[in-house]
Amino acid sequence: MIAEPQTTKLNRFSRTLTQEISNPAAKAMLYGVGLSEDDMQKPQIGIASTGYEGNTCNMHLNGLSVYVKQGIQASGLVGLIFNTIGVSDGMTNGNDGMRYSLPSRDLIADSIESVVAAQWYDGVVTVVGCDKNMPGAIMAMARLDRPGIMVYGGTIRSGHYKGQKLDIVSAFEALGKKYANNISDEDYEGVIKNSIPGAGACGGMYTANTMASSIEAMGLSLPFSSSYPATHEGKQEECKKIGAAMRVLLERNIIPKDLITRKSLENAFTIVMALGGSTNAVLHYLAIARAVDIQLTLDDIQAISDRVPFLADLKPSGKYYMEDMLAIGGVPAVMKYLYEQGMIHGDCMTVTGKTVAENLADIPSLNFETQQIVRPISNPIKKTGHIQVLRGNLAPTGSVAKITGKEGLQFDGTAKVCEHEGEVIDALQKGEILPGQVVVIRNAGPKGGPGMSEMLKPTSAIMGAGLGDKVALITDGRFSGGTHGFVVGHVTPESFEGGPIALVHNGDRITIDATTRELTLHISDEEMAQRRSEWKRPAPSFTKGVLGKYIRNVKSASEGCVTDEA
Ligand SMILES: CC[C@H](C)C(=O)C(=O)O
Ligand SMILES: [Mg+2]
Repeated sequence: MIAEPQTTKLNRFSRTLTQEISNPAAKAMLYGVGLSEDDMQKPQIGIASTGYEGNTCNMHLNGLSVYVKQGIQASGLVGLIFNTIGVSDGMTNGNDGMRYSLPSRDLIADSIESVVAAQWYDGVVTVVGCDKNMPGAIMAMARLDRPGIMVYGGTIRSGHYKGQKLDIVSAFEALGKKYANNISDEDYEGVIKNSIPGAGACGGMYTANTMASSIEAMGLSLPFSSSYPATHEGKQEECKKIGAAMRVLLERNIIPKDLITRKSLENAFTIVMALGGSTNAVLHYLAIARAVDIQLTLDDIQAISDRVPFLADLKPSGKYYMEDMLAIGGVPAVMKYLYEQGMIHGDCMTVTGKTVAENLADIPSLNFETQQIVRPISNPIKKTGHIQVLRGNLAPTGSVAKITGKEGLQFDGTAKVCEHEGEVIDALQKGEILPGQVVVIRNAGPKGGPGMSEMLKPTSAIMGAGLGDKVALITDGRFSGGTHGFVVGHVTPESFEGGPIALVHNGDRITIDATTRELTLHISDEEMAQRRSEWKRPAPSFTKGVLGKYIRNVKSASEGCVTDEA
C-alpha cells in the first residue's frame, strides 16, 4: 500500500520500506542510520564488499567501496555498504583451508542475495577481489531481479627480487626448487618476502584476473575494470563512475538477467580462451549460466575452444602480468580486436547501458607492431583454446584439461596414484615422481575433498622440480589459475562417487590425448567392472557445518558445483 505520493519510479524495491505505511519500524531504522526525509524518496543501492585485512586481494576493497558510495550519493541515490566473506586462495592453496574456497563462492552468492533481497535494495554493486568473489557476486546478481554492477578490486603489481619479477606462483614454485636443491635458503626467503608487494589480486592470468576480464566481456562491469591495477588511480575513478552507471540501469530497468545471455556467455569464454585463462572459469560460467536458467554445457565451452585461438603471452605459461595489459589498451583493446575478427558478439547489452559494440567504438585497436603480449590470430600461441574437455573411460561425464601445447598435445604414461595432494609432495621429496608418470590425485572432488581443492602446490612443485614437461597430472580436484603443465582436472564422476578415477592402480597405463579429446585408462571393461565391484564408498569426512552441508548439496564439477539445485 503506497501511502505517500510517489516521487520517483526508481525505488522499485526500497519503497516497500520507505513508502508503505505498514513498515514504520524499517523507516525508523533508516532514519537511525542517518537517512534524511529527502533520502526516503531515493532508490537504495546495496554495496557489497568482500573487503578484509587478511588477504592482499581484498585488503583495499572496503576503501574502494567508499568511493563507490560517494559516486552513488552524487547521483542522487542512497548507497549502503555491507560486507560479506571471502577466502584467500593464495593462502589456502596446498593446505586444508582450500576445502573452503569453492564453497565460499556459494556462501558469497547466498549472503549477497540474502542482504539485497531482505533489505529491499533497488540495485547492487559488488566490490570484489579474490578468486571466488567474482563468480559468487555474479551468481547473486543473476538471482536478483534488479540492476547490478561488479567492480573488480584490480590486479596486484609484480614483486621484484634480484632483478627478477615475481608473483605468488614464484613463491609456490620456490618450494619445488627447494626440494630439487635448486635454490639457496637466502633466495628462498628472498622470494617469499618479495613476491607480494601490496594490494591486488594475484598478478598473472590466474583465476581472479580471468574472471574479472571475462565478466567485463560479459558486460557486467565497466570497461577497463579488469585492467586497472588495484593501486592505479583509474581504479578509484572507476568506483566514482558507478553511481552514474547505476542510475542509467535503474532508469531503464536493465538487470543482470538481461545481460547474461548465451551470446554474452560466449563473449566471456572467448576472452578466457584468447587470454589463456583459468580452468576455474569452466565451473563458474556453468554455475552463472544455471543461475539464469541457461543450459550451458561442457560441449558449448569446447565449441568456443575449437574456434578461439590462445593469443596472450601471460602468466602462468607466458611471460607477462596483468599489470602489463593496461599499457596495450587493456581488455577492451583485446575485445575490439576479437570483435573486428568476428569472434565477439557486438549486440550484447552491458552495464554502461550501451552494447559491446558501442562501448568498443572509441577504443583504440591493438597495435601488433609495438606490443608483444597479445598475438594476432594469424600467429597464435595455439590455434585453438587451451581449455579442452576430455571424455573417455576415465572421465565418462567429462574432465577439463589445460593444455597450452607447450608440453605437447598427447601424453602416454603410467599411473602414480596419490590419495591426497600431500602425497605428491612426499613422493617428490623422496624422488619417487619419475618422468613418464601420470600423477593421479583423487579424493579431491567437490564431495570427496570436500570442496574440490586447487592443486597448485603439487603442480608448482612438479614445475619447480623441472618435471613439468615429463610428468602429467590428473585429478578430480581443480586447478588454480597459476597451474601450468600437462594437467587434467574436474575428472567426473569424482572418486567419492565411485568414478573410474577411484579404480586406477599404480602402474596402470593412462593416455591423455588433446587431439582426440580422450582420457583413457588402458584396462579392459571386465577389469574395470571387477575393480568397481570391490570399491566401497568412503564415509563423508564431514557431516555437519559448512562442509557437511556442502557435501550434501553440491552438484558435480560438470554441472558447475552449484549448491542451490535439487
Ligand atoms: C596464483 C594462483 C591463485 C592463488 C589462485 O588460486 C588461482 O589463480 O586460482
Ligand atoms: Mg584459485
